[in-house]
Amino acid sequence: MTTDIRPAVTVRRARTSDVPAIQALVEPLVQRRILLGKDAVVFYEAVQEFRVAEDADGRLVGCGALHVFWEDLGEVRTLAVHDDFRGRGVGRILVDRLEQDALELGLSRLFCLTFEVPFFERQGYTASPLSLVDPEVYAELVRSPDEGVAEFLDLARVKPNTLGNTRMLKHLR
Ligand SMILES: CC(=O)SCCNC(=O)CCNC(=O)[C@H](O)C(C)(C)COP(=O)(O)OP(=O)(O)OC[C@H]1O[C@@H](n2cnc3c(N)ncnc32)[C@H](O)[C@@H]1OP(=O)(O)O
Repeated sequence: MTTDIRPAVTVRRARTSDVPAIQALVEPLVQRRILLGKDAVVFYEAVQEFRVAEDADGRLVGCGALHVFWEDLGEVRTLAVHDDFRGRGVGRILVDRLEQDALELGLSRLFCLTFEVPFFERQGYTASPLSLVDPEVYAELVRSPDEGVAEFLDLARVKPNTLGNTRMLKHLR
């Protein structure tokens, strides 16, 4: 059981001014090959996908993003909680918020690629087989320049990024 620290931590939409703090949170995880490294410009371009968790002093203690793949399908990505705040329910409230965002956008399935299998199982995700889209949608997705889409499709060029990760899926409705 985690200790629920709401309302000391609140989740809100990210602002452009959060990008340096998001990068600082993510960078050690990139070094450990847990998360995919991205240039600053990619974080700014994706800022509308991000939710951040902040403590009562306004310190950014967690982040997570929702990326849309297709009409029904999206991905939870770049989920990270500061070491000092782990195990206190922050990851869960971030994922809850991203799932609400997904529902508002009309998505019904969320994918993630992760080493944190027990955490995502607690949120209702299950390990899933490779092919999660039909061949017609695959043929469209393969045109995307996004690295996460390439990982979802398990393309050869991104295999080094995905080694040891588990592919997981949740049906939202
Ligand atoms: C899709 C992606 O972005 S994959 C990358 C995921 N991120 C990372 O791996 C970065 C490093 N890890 C982290 O930042 C954090 O550990 C996170 C985001 C995975 C989890 O965040 P936390 O705030 O620590 O998790 P939180 O406290 O909300 O835990 C929620 C539940 O999951 C459980 N849980 C969390 N981590 C684990 C674990 N490693 N093993 C078992 N259970 C776990 C908790 O016990 C809790 O259970 P409860 O519902 O019974 O209370």
